[in-house]
Amino acid sequence: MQSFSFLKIPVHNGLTMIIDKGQSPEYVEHSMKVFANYITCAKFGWGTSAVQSEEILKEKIEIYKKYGVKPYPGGTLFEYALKEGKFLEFLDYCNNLGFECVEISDGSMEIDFDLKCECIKKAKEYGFIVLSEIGKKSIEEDAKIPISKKIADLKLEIEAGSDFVILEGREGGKSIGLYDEKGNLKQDDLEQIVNSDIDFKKLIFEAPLKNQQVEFIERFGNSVNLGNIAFDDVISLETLRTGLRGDTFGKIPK
Ligand SMILES: C=C(OP(=O)(O)O)C(=O)O
Ligand SMILES: O=S([O-])[O-]
Repeated sequence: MQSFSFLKIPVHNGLTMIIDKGQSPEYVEHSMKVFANYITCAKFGWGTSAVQSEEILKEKIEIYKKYGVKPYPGGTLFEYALKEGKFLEFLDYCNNLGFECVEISDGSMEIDFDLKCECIKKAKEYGFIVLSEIGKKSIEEDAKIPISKKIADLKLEIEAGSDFVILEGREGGKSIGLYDEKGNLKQDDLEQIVNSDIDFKKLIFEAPLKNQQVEFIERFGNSVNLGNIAFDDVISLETLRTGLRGDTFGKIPK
């Protein structure tokens, strides 16, 4: 039973994606016991899935699924597979491992946009939940893409079949995507997103830092979808979403 249930804390239906950087099965099991009900999916960051044994990977996938959490491999691993000419083998293998979602990104390499959309469609045909990602990992490359182009592309990726489109924030949340070098939100870019006609339920903001989580909750409500959340920050984020921390105290409607 939920503790302090008599306080009737606010509810939300925001998606929370955590970033798993190769945590052990035991750590995952213990963590899920504490907060699985606050997360939706777990990304095995970048190529970390390929640096763990198949047995460990399968064990972790099982644990996450047992707790109702959807694990998936990071977009960088998809990019690596595509570069090697092994995209379909990658999809088959992900399927055999038990992953139900894949991420399609072009953060680390150039992928023709039509090909990226074809990959989204193919992954859908295979039956995966598809998360695609907009943005580059390199600060210089990412800065070259105006927010208007990112908004246009993300709409096309949704049309191609993406269930969710992720806005890049990396693990660090600084100097990339919507963030300046201090990790603060670039207000002009944020305004363009707020004022666009995007279906916000399909958008996931990678927001590893507390100030970013607070600002998204204030701008989009406590059901905003947030990703790249560290294990240690899951419960803390939940307190932000429910007005149980000073930053959002008294600001979350019941
Ligand atoms: C951690 C990230 O990379 P990847 O999607 O490859 O895991 C990210 O995009 O924030
Ligand atoms: O590799 S990461 O931090 O997106």
